[in-house]
Amino acid sequence: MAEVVEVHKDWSGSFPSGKKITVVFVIGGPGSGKGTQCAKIVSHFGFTHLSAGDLLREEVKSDTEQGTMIKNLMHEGKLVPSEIIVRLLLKAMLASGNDKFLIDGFPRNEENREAYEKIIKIEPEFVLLIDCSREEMERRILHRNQGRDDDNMETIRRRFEVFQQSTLPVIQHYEKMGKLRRVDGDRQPDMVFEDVKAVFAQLNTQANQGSNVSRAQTNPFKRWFLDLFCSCFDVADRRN
Ligand SMILES: Nc1ncnc2c1ncn2[C@@H]1O[C@H](COP(=O)(O)OP(=O)(O)O)[C@@H](O)[C@H]1O
Ligand SMILES: Nc1ccn([C@H]2C[C@H](O)[C@@H](COP(=O)(O)OP(=O)(O)O)O2)c(=O)n1
Repeated sequence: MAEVVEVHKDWSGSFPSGKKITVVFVIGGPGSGKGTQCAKIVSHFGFTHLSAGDLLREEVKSDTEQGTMIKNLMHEGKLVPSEIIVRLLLKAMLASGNDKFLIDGFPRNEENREAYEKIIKIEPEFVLLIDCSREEMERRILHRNQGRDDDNMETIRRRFEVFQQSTLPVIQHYEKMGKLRRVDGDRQPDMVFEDVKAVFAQLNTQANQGSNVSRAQTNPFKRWFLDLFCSCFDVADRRN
């Protein structure tokens, strides 16, 4: 069930206290189809999609010292310092006004995860892993045609290494916590989305069950009606 977030006072901008915030991380190798599936999730489930890579590419455009540093790291297929990406995520979350976030391409390593836990502190509901073979990912990236500076053979090789060495420990961490939801990403986008939909549908069911219970417990009219119903039909009260 979605968690109620206690906002910490040291935030420079913060979610309204007590607001329920839902976070889902989407991870997978480069070209596994994270962005493609996120677009579908947004239109079906009303999440705000935050792509870590897109936020960094926006920052590169800013033509600052930090932008140049990010550009060079991305060109080499390396990861950007965690504090930078976590601050960009927090800023985008606060600016969106939404309460449901799909964070794509994050966390990429244990340092990313720890910085998120320290700064944003909102436990993800689950982590969607798009599992795809290396040959398929390579083929897709080479056909992506988005003019990305890092979609060249040498940088792609480095990004695969980073995924193996740095992202696998993050996947194992969430697997141990029972939070990992793995889908087979080697198939056509609509087929992959069938499995993704099933994962998100569970989230909706849990949230609805949670909210029905709490509304029944707090709405005086509903409570009075349920009491009346139970007494008329001699039903044992199992609401609590
Ligand atoms: N299931 C799929 N089958 C075939 N091509 C795909 C699939 N998912 C994505 N693509 C294509 O592969 C490329 C990489 O997908 P993208 O969503 O950008 O991946 P990521 O965000 O994981 O890097 C894009 O050109 C996209 O259109
Ligand atoms: N948490 C993150 C996410 C992306 N980056 C950098 C490093 C990645 O190679 C690039 C591109 O990431 P993006 O998610 O857009 O693309 P791919 O999944 O590699 O296709 O951004 C990062 O440093 N830290």
